[in-house]
Amino acid sequence: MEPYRPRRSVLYVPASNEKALAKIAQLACDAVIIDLEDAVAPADKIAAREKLAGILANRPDADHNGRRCEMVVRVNALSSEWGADDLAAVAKAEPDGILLPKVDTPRDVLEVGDVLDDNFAPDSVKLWAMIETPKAMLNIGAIAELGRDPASRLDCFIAGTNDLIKDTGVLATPDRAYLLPWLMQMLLAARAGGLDMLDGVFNDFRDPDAFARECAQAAAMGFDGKTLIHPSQIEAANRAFAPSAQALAEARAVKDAFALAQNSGKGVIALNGRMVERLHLAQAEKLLAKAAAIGA
Ligand SMILES: CC(C)(COP(=O)(O)OP(=O)(O)OC[C@H]1O[C@@H](n2cnc3c(N)ncnc32)[C@H](O)[C@@H]1OP(=O)(O)O)[C@@H](O)C(=O)NCCC(=O)NCCSC(=O)C[C@H](O)C(=O)O
Ligand SMILES: [Mg+2]
Repeated sequence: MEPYRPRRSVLYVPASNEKALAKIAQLACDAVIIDLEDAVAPADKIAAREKLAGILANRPDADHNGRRCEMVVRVNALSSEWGADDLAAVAKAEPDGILLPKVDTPRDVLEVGDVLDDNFAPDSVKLWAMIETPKAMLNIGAIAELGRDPASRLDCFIAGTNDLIKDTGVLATPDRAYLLPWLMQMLLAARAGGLDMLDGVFNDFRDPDAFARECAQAAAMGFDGKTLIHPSQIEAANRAFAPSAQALAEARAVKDAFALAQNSGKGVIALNGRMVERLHLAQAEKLLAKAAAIGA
C-alpha cells in the first residue's frame, strides 16, 4: 500500500494569473492545480499553456512541513480544440499529476494514459479525473474500477459541483441537499477503486463560516480534502480534513489496549464499555499514520 499523502487542501491557480502563480511558494496547501481549463479565457489559452514548463520548473521544493506540495495540471478536454496540445505540453513539463475535466467514460482516462505511456514510467505522472457530468455519474463504478490497475495511472477523483449543477439543473442549496446522493456515490466508487476523493469548490470565498460548514460536511462524508479557489480557504480546509484531537486520543487508546500482553491473542476486546475489534486497530493505525504524515 502506498504511504498516505495528504490532499486536504488543493488550490486551483489559473495558469494565466501571474500574481496568483507567484504566490504558490508561500502557500500551505497540500496540492496545487495549475488550471488551463475553465479559469483561462479562450484568448489566453495558448499563452497560458506556453508558461507551463516554467511554472513547473520553479516549483517549491518543500513547504514548512518538509513536504513537497503536489503540482497537478488541469488540461482542457481532449475533445476540445486545445486538449491534444495541452497534453503534449504538460507531458514535457512533468507534473505530479494531470487532471482531466469532463470525464464521461473509462475510455477518456485510458486514452490519456496511452499518450502518457509513451513518455513516462507507469508509476510516475498520475491521472486525476473530474467527476462533473451526468454521464460520468452513470459510469462512475466503471471509471473508478480503473484505479485497481496501476497501469491506468488513475489516482484521484474531484467532484465538479459547478458543472454538475449546470448540466443537471438541480438547485444549489447551502446544505447541498440535491448534490449529496451524487457526492456519496462518487465517494463509494472512489473507495471501491482505491482512489482519493476530493470535494468540489466553494464559490463564496468571502464567507468563511459557510466554507467551514461545507468542509465539515465533506469531512464527515469521508472525503480526503477539498478543492479551493482562494488562499484564504487553505487553513480551514487543512484543519477540517485533519484528524481531530478526540479521534487521535481514541486511536491511541485502541492501539495501547491491543498492545497489552493480556490482549495479544485476542480478536475482540472491551474498551471503556465499547466493543473493539482488530479492524478498529487497523483503522486507528491508519489515522495515527495520517496524523504523523501531516504533523498533526
Ligand atoms: C476568485 C478569484 C477571481 C478572486 O480574485 P481576487 O478578487 O483577485 O482575490 P483577492 O484580491 O482576494 O486575492 C488576494 C491575493 O491572493 C491571490 N490569489 C487569489 N486567488 C488565488 C489563487 N487561486 N491562487 C493563488 N493566489 C491567489 C491574489 O493574486 C492576491 O494576491 P496579491 O495581490 O499579491 O496579494 C481568484 O481567487 C481566482 O481566480 N481563483 C481561482 C479560480 C479558478 O481557478 N477557477 C477554476 C477552478 S474551479 C472549477 O473549475 C470548478 C469545477 O470545474 C466545477 O465544475 O465545479
Ligand atoms: Mg468543471
